Amino acid sequence: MRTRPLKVALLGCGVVGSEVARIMTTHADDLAARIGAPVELVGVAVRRPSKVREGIDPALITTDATALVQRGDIDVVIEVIGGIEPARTLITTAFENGASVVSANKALLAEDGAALHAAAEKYGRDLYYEAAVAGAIPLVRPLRESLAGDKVNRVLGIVNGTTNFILDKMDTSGAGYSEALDEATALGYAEADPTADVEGFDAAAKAAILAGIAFHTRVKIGDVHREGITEVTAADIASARRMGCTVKLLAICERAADGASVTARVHPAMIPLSHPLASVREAYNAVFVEAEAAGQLMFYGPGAGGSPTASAVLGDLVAVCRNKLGEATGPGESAYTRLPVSPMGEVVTRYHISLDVADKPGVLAQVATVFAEQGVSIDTVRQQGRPDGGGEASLVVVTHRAPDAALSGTVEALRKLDTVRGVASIMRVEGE
Ligand SMILES: NC(=O)C1=CN([C@@H]2O[C@H](COP(=O)(O)OP(=O)(O)OC[C@H]3O[C@@H](n4cnc5c(N)ncnc54)[C@H](O)[C@@H]3O)[C@@H](O)[C@H]2O)C=CC1
Ligand SMILES: N[C@@H](CC=O)C(=O)O
Ligand code: NA
Repeated sequence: MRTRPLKVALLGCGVVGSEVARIMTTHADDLAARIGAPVELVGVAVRRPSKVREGIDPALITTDATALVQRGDIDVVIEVIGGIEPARTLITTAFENGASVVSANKALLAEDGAALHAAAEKYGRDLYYEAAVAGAIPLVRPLRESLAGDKVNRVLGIVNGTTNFILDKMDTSGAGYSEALDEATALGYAEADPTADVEGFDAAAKAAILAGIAFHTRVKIGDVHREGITEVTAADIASARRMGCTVKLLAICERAADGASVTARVHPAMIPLSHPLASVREAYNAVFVEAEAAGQLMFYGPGAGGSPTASAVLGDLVAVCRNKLGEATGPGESAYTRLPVSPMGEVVTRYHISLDVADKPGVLAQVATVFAEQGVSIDTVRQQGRPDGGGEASLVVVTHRAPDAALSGTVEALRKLDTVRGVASIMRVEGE
């Protein structure tokens, strides 16, 4: 084994960074044996230097992240501060100054992954980011490496722990939305600004990264259709239960049937209780990958939290250090297909639509006519009078598969009917 250590700089010492530092210290001997050289933490950039950080030598703490990545003797920079800037500049500066980078920053990778990959390639460095998608679950590396000889057609799953935790609590214990979000935040699952979780930005970033790797193309967060969970009500969840379904926030990336384009979307969806994704609880994630030769693969595990995420970071650290010792780099960006991303209107799926309607003869026929005119075929309809009466009823329509654009047209036309008092909810149905 080489005795001269590989030098590691840690940027950020929050939920993930503190666990990375802890495991680097407690597992130092194992890491050295696996890499073939010791790894030494030589600097930790933080924002609040006065905070007590157990197990970290105070002499390593600095508030000057730029000076740390410019030192010139760092082998690997671990970026776990999050956000676009200064993370982006720090990563490129690290490449310029001789370091490879391990990052958990999905927001940045989904915004500017191509430029970061180009910078890594220019300077002959590695850029690894297993932790950026689905926490501890090995997913980036299997897609980038294990499935590199196959053709992936679909990636579908739960990729945000915080929203899964909230929906699960609302469904199984009747917890309120805010209470469940507070708990997820206290457990270290949520982003620094949890809007990123609940509005679907975090899952959209992960979908962009997954689609890019899976289809060997470039997908940015802005290309991903995004809906969060803030509009999901207890009534939606109860309605899903009545249909034998549950509500999950899904990320779905698909190659078009003709292979000429891809789609990427994040939205809440009803899935049958019999589907494996329905039993994904708390902050766990699960992702199905459908590949031409392999068939269907399922990846499952903890999708958020300090220790699980640190596991993925450390796996990347070992890989990058091994590459360094072998004077090699791992696989870079593979985006040669340059497939365009189609708009949401072209996505074909099923819908569950809940309408508040006038409880009088002919209404059902009127509603059915609108669906027929828009070319959306109805699978089931359930009408129930409202307990408060008042001449109104709830009408729940579940459609067959239809293009999203046709569904939008249907909803627009329904809203114009006098007998439709309101569209209470629209949810896609997946996994059937
Ligand atoms: N918490 C989780 O479950 C997961 C987090 N991630 C990602 O890991 C990254 C870190 O997340 P967390 O540790 O949860 O966030 P955090 O907010 O707990 O930690 C980030 C730390 O970076 C520090 N920081 C911010 N700007 C800095 C700067 N310019 N210089 C030095 N320190 C700075 C903050 O003070 C904070 O302590 C983010 O990109 C996040 O999206 C990825 C997977 C899971
Ligand atoms: N906030 C994220 C953290 C992991 O990526 C989540 O909840 O999934
Ligand atoms: Na992962």
